[in-house]
Amino acid sequence: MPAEPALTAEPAEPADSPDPLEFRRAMAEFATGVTVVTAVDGDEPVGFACQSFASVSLDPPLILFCADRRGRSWPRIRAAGRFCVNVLGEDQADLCARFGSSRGLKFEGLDWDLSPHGTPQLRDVLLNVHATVHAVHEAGDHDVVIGRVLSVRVHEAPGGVWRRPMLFFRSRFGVHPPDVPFAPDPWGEGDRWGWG
Ligand SMILES: Cc1cc2nc3c(=O)[nH]c(=O)nc-3n(C[C@H](O)[C@H](O)[C@H](O)COP(=O)(O)OP(=O)(O)OC[C@H]3O[C@@H](n4cnc5c(N)ncnc54)[C@H](O)[C@@H]3O)c2cc1C
Repeated sequence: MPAEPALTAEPAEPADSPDPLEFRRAMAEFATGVTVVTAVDGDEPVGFACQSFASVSLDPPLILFCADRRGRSWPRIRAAGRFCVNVLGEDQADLCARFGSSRGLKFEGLDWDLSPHGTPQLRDVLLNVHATVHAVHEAGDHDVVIGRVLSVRVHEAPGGVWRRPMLFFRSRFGVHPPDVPFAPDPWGEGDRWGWG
């Protein structure tokens, strides 16, 4: 009979824990959607690409995202106190590039709409989730941001044509066969902020 795993195993020594690149590479095996989190700070729209978005609670409706504290948008979103999570479709790689890099154009030359909540809605996305900043938990080099949902808007597909969601897997868009290698640095920005 196989031995049962010891339930009292000592926790791994810190020396065994993965370094940031190894960890990022491992987590890249977990495919996610991609969102852009937006807000208006003062009279200026701000936003960043974010894959660490999840639903937390149904009643009350809560969501979360994780924000790198080195990013320049998150402190401004926090100051604004309310934000919109824009869930991207497969064909919106341009929006991901705009908002996913410090060299991205962000809102420059982009058409967008101000929602009744005072949050920026990007056009032609799959879903808008409008929320207030409900709680912020420090976690390592990121903040875990809990949002209290104000409203959701699922966008009807134009002409009833179903649109596929953007998928991010192994640091690339879409799901590729195993012989397509992990993209360690798709935006050529070095390994500064460690997103998967
Ligand atoms: C698919 C995808 C998923 C992502 N998911 C997440 C996520 O879940 N959470 C998350 O926090 N991020 C995530 N990112 C990364 C994030 O979108 C980018 O880092 C984005 O640029 C952050 O925007 P920002 O406006 O906050 O910061 P930016 O102003 O764009 O700055 C980003 C980084 O560059 C540095 N920087 C900016 N300008 C300079 C300069 N002139 N000199 C030196 N350093 C500079 C900033 O200090 C910061 O560290 C993701 C990116 C992609 C593409």
